[in-house]
Amino acid sequence: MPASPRFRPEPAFSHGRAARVGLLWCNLGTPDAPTTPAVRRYLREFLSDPRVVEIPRAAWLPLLHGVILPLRSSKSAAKYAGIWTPEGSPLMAHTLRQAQALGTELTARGHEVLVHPAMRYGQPAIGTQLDALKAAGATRILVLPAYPQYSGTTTASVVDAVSAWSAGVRTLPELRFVNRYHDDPGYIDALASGIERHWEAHGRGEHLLMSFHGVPERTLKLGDPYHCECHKTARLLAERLGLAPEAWTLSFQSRFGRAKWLEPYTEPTLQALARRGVKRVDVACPGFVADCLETLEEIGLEGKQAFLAAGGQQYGLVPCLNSAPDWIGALADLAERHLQGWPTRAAADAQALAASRNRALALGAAD
Ligand SMILES: C=CC1=C(C)c2cc3[nH]c(cc4nc(cc5[nH]c(cc1n2)c(C)c5CCC(=O)O)C(CCC(=O)O)=C4C)c(C)c3C=C
Ligand SMILES: [Fe+2]
Ligand SMILES: [Fe+2]
Repeated sequence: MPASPRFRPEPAFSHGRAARVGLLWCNLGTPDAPTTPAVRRYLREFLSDPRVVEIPRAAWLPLLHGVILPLRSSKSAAKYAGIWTPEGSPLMAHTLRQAQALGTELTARGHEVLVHPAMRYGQPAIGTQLDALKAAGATRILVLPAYPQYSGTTTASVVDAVSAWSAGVRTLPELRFVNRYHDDPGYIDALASGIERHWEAHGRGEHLLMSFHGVPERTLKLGDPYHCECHKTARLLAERLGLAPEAWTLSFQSRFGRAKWLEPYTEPTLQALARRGVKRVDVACPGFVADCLETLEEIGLEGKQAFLAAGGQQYGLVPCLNSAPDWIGALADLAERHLQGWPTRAAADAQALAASRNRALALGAAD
């Protein structure tokens, strides 16, 4: 009996197949529906990733399956139900639109790049989308995580998923990964323009809170650069907006479990601002490139309640970058830099090659 193949089947090799370039735009993932079973499936995959929860498996998995999933799935499902849209989860809708817009922008700049969206947890899975890019002829793939700040919990987990896919593939594409763009001038500019647009449309608060997703404080002590990269993003953004040091604050949200996470926490910071006499605050979430549960529900609803209950009067939520044209332009600039040296201008490159061959022939004929 033949052994079961270790690698997934490949089409027979053929000479002269056009080599294409692919780009995988990877976000975190989101449930398929705002229901307890769908949220439970999503949380099971997400929270089983040892990059996300670093507690030893023997202690964590019984806790996850016995306590966390049964308790959290229904509570989270109710929160998802509150932000769900006719297009589904906001995170999914924005991620799909961003991939489409980035592909259109790269085409307008003369590149032939296949841009596919992917999710680290749930669908469309990273492996499925890499298979699709390969089937479409991509022999070179740039992996671009939707995380401006590097963290082992997010960016490295995308690399793990790509590596797991690679382990089952015979004929691998060339792969490149973008690790970070927390200080990219185009990203900072797009963030600043989004905040300025918000101020023009809704008026300006006395204070700007920049809220980033948190991670356990232990990861900072273990060498994760995430904390420092969030601080650099916030400093550059404040400088670009011309904010005095007392006019803005950085905080971390979305704490999970009882361990200490990066501080200051967002909700107590909002309460402290209100108690200090700030009547009107604006909150932006620069680390999230797409609106999602964490921005719309935790910051848009829970944060607002906390600020108003503590004596604040007006609360502005700045939308995430989503598909703002300047952000898509910045992403295309970033992609162009990381794609350098790969043949993304197939037609133009072939024309240039033919022209230089013709020139060489003409010179040879003249000799
Ligand atoms: C358990 C630990 C978690 C770590 C560490 C963590 C890091 C982390 N997450 C994001 C971005 C997002 N997280 C989102 C939701 C979310 N995050 C956690 C837990 C951790 N995140 C949970 C359990 C959830 C699910 C919702 C809930 O039950 O509270 C989302 C939104 C997803 C959506 O569907 O809208 C994003 C985006 C980053 C950037 C990060 C580390 C830097
Ligand atoms: Fe998270
Ligand atoms: Fe949250």
